[in-house]
Amino acid sequence: MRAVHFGAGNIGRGFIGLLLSQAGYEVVFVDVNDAVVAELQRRKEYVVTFASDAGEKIRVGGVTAVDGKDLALVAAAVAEADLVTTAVGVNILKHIAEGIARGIERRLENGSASPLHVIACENAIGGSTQLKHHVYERLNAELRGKADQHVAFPDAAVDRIVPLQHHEDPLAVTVEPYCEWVVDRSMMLPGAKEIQGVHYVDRLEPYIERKLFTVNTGHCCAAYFGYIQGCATIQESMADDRIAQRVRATLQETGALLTAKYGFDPADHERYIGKILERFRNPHLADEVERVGRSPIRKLSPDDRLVRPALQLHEQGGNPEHLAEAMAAALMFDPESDPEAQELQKSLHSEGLERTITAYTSLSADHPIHRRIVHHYERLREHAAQQ
Ligand SMILES: NC(=O)c1ccc[n+]([C@@H]2O[C@H](COP(=O)([O-])OP(=O)(O)OC[C@H]3O[C@@H](n4cnc5c(N)ncnc54)[C@H](O)[C@@H]3O)[C@@H](O)[C@H]2O)c1
Ligand SMILES: O=P(O)(O)OC[C@@H](O)[C@@H](O)[C@H](O)[C@H](O)CO
Repeated sequence: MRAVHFGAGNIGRGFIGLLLSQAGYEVVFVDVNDAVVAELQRRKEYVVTFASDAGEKIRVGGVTAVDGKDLALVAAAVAEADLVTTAVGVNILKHIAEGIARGIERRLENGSASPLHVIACENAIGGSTQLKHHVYERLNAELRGKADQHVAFPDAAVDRIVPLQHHEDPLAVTVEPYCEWVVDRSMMLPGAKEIQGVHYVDRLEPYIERKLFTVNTGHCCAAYFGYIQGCATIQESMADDRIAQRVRATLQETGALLTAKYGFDPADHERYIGKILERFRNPHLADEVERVGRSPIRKLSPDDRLVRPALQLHEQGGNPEHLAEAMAAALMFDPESDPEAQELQKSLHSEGLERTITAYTSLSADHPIHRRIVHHYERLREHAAQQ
């Protein structure tokens, strides 16, 4: 069995590639990083280390790589694959769609009717569905009709904290021990083979919203408040009681939403929150706030981890005060190396606070959450100026 995985980065090597290899797949990574591609081709293996007391190591073998810039090679790999997965970042999906489309075209034109599942393992709601739209835009009507019969794009949720890596070995990757990969079975082709280690569910929405609105909402709060306080890592942020309390308070808000919306047991959900806060504190990791806060425009967008739960909670009659405060903190995240952070700062400078909030969150200026973001932003700025 051969899996083609786009993105030989942290989650690609540290989770998806590892799990697929353990499930018996030969893994062909597709990446645009020449050094990583060359090393994978040369060594055909790499080592994953678990961030725990034991520091266990696993050798991942049976892997290779293809240069993602070579469209013909990418299409050939997809044409031969039994499975395609991605972990490139949701905004990159459009850039890998051409190679996938040409690969699907080759499979279908060869008369090959073997089923193909394409699973986007990105932090987004409906990631595979988004990828399907990009791919279908690049297929003609006849091929789209055939693809409907033989190719499926089941949505997924993936959870494992994999920080930026700073090893001499460009393939080495250190990951937290915890992991979860959930796939929507209802979106798969009939009779599809399941991947060992993946949790299949009939309805993904409760899983992806619980993950995104707890792990990722809490994570970005720790990153944005930590950044304002000058913390370098999430571990440092969480060691500051005031930040840890803000993170917890924000997760009480998303928890109120999730338990009401999906009927989760409140005590179970409280335990889920507790486990996640423990994961953020993992002393064997140094997870940089700049990674966790990266791409604040994506994180402030209407369907992501801050605005979406805030709006839903507001519609339920709740008060997303801490979520609004976290959005205000996101507006103060300004690392020079982050193009989205720089675009936000430019907008704040040229358009002003209120228009910037509306432009990036889609919340109109008279929306109560918009007003709370303004309030918290002004207060956070004032506080920062006094320090
Ligand atoms: N790191 C985590 O803790 C974690 C956990 C769960 C989900 N995710 C999600 O996984 C995705 C990847 O995150 P990451 O942390 O692994 O990022 P990363 O930057 O480490 O990896 C992304 C990889 O994609 C490659 N890439 C970029 N453009 C490409 C292209 N056109 N074709 C092929 N490859 C390309 C990059 O070279 C890089 O190797 C994101 O959507 C992220 O939200 C990350
Ligand atoms: O990858 P992002 O930018 O969507 O979010 C940053 C982190 O919160 C994220 O990568 C987590 O580490 C991961 O989602 C844990 O499963």
